[in-house]
Amino acid sequence: MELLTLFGRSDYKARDLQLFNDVEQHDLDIITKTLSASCVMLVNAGQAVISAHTTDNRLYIVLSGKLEVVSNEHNGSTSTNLQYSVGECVGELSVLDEEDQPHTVIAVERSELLVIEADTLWNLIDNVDGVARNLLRLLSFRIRTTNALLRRRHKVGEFYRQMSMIDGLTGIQNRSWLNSQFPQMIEHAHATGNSLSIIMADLDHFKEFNDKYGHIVGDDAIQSAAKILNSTLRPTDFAVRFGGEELLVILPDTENQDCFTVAERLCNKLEQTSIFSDTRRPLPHITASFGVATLADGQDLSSFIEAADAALYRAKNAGRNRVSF
Ligand SMILES: Nc1nc2c(ncn2[C@@H]2O[C@H](COP(=O)(O)OP(=O)(O)OP(=O)(O)O)[C@@H](O)[C@H]2O)c(=O)[nH]1
Repeated sequence: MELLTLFGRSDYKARDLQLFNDVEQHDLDIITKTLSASCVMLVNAGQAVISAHTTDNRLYIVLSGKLEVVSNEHNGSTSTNLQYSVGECVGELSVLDEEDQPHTVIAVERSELLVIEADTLWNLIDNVDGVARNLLRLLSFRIRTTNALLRRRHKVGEFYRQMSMIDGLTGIQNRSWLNSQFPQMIEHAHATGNSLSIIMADLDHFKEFNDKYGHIVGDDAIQSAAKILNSTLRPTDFAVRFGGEELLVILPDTENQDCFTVAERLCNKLEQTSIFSDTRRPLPHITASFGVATLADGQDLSSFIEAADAALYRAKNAGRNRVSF
């Protein structure tokens, strides 16, 4: 930064600066006098005004140009879109609490800054009520802005968290979702005594289907099967892509026989639905086999899934396209 002149010798007026807005003429005279020996500095575009993690107990007020906060996370500087325009100030927190600067602030364009040393600012706070009031207003504005930013970040984080739990091919829940939610469902069922049933579904002769029609068409088939499952369930049920062509349906508050009935409905619907594909070739209907299990007293997650797998195995052995306990 290059020293241009002193504030008292420049054409800039204290009343045009946010921190000194709306103060009495008498107070404005004190402010002007106090700031007369403060420096007006020049900073070029891209140059740092404040460096992160340094103690810089000075307040900077933008007299011309524009400043911007940049984030130094992940070893690179990225824009935060948090900018300071003419009249606005930056660095007040470090003056007040004497802590390190959390962020780097750079000049977006060639800018002139009024630099107020900590002693001078404290002098103004102690002697001019209007400055103390404006500083409080500024701090509450900063808190609100930070809170809004945190809320937005939380929302974006939650969006990505949800997305990471959805299977890319079918749009139904994936294994990550299962790992994070299923243990709690089992715990809840044990704690409340409510029944919890699952259906493990596996497409029949799918290797043959893939070999004959290709993997892309195979993907279409998995998509269709997932869609059918998902659209046939209650809003409280969940469809999960358990593995390649294996889908798991979770039915809370459902007894074994009711679960069997749901599985039969799914089995029939899948058998009757044709698979659509871009190839415009007629495709055979696909079928799946279904294994049903209901959570037993004290049963843990893996043996619950194993029970459904064993039932699925029996359905496959009994000729496929059917449901088995
Ligand atoms: N297109 C496609 N195929 C998949 C996907 N995931 C798994 N598969 C295929 O699904 C087939 C499963 O074959 P197998 O486990 O031998 O079982 P199957 O041929 O369906 O025979 P049964 O289950 O005994 O009726 C394999 O060929 C896998 O490559 C996928 O995401 N897309």
